[in-house]
Amino acid sequence: MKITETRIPDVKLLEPHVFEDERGFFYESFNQKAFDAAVGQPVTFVQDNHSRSAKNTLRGLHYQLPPHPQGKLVRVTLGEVFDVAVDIRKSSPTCGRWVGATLSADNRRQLWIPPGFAHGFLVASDVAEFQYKCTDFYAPDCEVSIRWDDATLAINWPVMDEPLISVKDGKAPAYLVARKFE
Ligand SMILES: Cc1cn([C@H]2C[C@H](O)[C@@H](COP(=O)(O)OP(=O)(O)O[C@H]3O[C@H](C)C(=O)[C@H](O)[C@H]3O)O2)c(=O)[nH]c1=O
Repeated sequence: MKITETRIPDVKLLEPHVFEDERGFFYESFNQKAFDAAVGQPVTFVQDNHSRSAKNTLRGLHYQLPPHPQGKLVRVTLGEVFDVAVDIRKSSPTCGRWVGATLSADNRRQLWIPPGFAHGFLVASDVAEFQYKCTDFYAPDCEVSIRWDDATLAINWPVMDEPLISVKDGKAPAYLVARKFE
């Protein structure tokens, strides 16, 4: 597995070794031993999620507050997305910084987003299927949303048109407003 550091040290880009032959391809999409070695600590996942989205859908930015913050290992199994993680750990030197990566079924890239990050993605292909492992269970009472186009975060989304967002995401507060209530 190839491990690439990002500009936020704890967020890592992982690329599995792909075995290709005349039948197609094979790769280990998750290996606990290899993953723990890549991130430098044992990580337990308890929930897998799978979503399908149309072109120009933007899901996020979402995170869960303590006691149920979620680490996520995310990947795309159909199409392509621009994936974003925002450091919201108040004690972090990169708090308020974001990192983005293009994840696709073709590049097989995965992004490790530790607990303490807001997460979202924008769909670049006609359709995208997004699959991810979470380190804690869904806890809607702990869920917080931040506006995708927050001026303080200034995320450089490759948007072409106004994205397709959920009603919930359309009502999301600004980053600093969301943080005020924590
Ligand atoms: C996240 C989640 C949702 N749900 C239910 C709640 C809603 O009835 C329905 C759709 O939920 P939502 O619109 O919040 O789905 P997304 O907009 O894809 O939310 C995700 O968006 C960004 C990309 C994330 O990183 C989070 O994992 C997650 O917040 O699924 C569940 O039953 N379990 C879950 O773990």
